[in-house]
Amino acid sequence: MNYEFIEYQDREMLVIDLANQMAGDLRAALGHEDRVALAVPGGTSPGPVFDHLCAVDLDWSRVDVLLTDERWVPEDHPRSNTALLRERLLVDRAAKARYLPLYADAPEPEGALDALAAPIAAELPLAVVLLGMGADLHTASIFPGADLLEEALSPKAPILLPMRAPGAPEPRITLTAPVLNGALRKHVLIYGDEKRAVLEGARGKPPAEAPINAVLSDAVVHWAA
Ligand SMILES: O=C1O[C@H](COP(=O)(O)O)[C@@H](O)[C@H](O)[C@H]1O
Repeated sequence: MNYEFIEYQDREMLVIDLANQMAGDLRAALGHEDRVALAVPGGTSPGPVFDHLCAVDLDWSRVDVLLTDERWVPEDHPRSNTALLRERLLVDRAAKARYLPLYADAPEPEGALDALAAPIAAELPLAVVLLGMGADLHTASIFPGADLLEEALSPKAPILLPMRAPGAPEPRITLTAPVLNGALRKHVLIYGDEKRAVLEGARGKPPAEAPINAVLSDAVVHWAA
C-alpha cells in the first residue's frame, strides 16, 4: 500500500503540522477553484486539529465543510459528530465556511439520503479529506462486518450510504470509498500504539477485512503516541 507515514514527537506537534498542511492544501485548491470541499471525521481524535484549523487565514467563505460520516443521532446527542464540528471547526475564521450536513431529522438515514447527497454532489471532488481510524480498522463509517460494506467499497458506490455494523451502537451515514478516494489530498489521523499496530498488521489485507486499506493509497498518515 503506497502511503506516507509521518511519526511525530508528540500530539501537539502533530496537531500543528497537520492543521498547517491542511490549510496549505486548501489554499492551493482555492488558487484554481471557485469553491473547495473539505471533509473531516468525527470521533475523539480530531478536536485539537479543528481548534487550530478554524483560526487559519484563508478564504473560508469559499470552503464547503462536511463530515466523512455521521452517527444517526440528533445534534444535541453527546455522540453527534455534527455537534463537534459546530463547536470546534465552524468557529473563528472558519465560521464563514458553508456546512453541508450529513444528518436530517428523519427516523432512519434512508429517509434523508437523497436530500443530503444532492448538495454534496455539486461540490465533488473533495479537495481535502481528513480521516480517522478505529481500532477495528473502520474509517469514516465503513466498518468491517457492516451490512452495506461491499456496496460502500464498490467503485460504483453512490455518494452516501447508510451503514449498520456490530461495532457501531447506532445507524450511521457515510461517504463511500470512491468519494473519499476522489479527494485531491487525503490525510489520516491516528493516535496511540494500539492503532499503529493494527494498521501495520492490516498491511495486505483486503478492504472488506480492513476498510482503512480502501483509502490509504497516496494518503499521508499522521501518527503520534
Ligand atoms: O465513529 C467514528 O470513529 C472514527 C474513529 O474515531 P476515534 O474516536 O477513534 O478517533 C471516526 O473517524 C469517525 O468519523 C467516527 O464517526
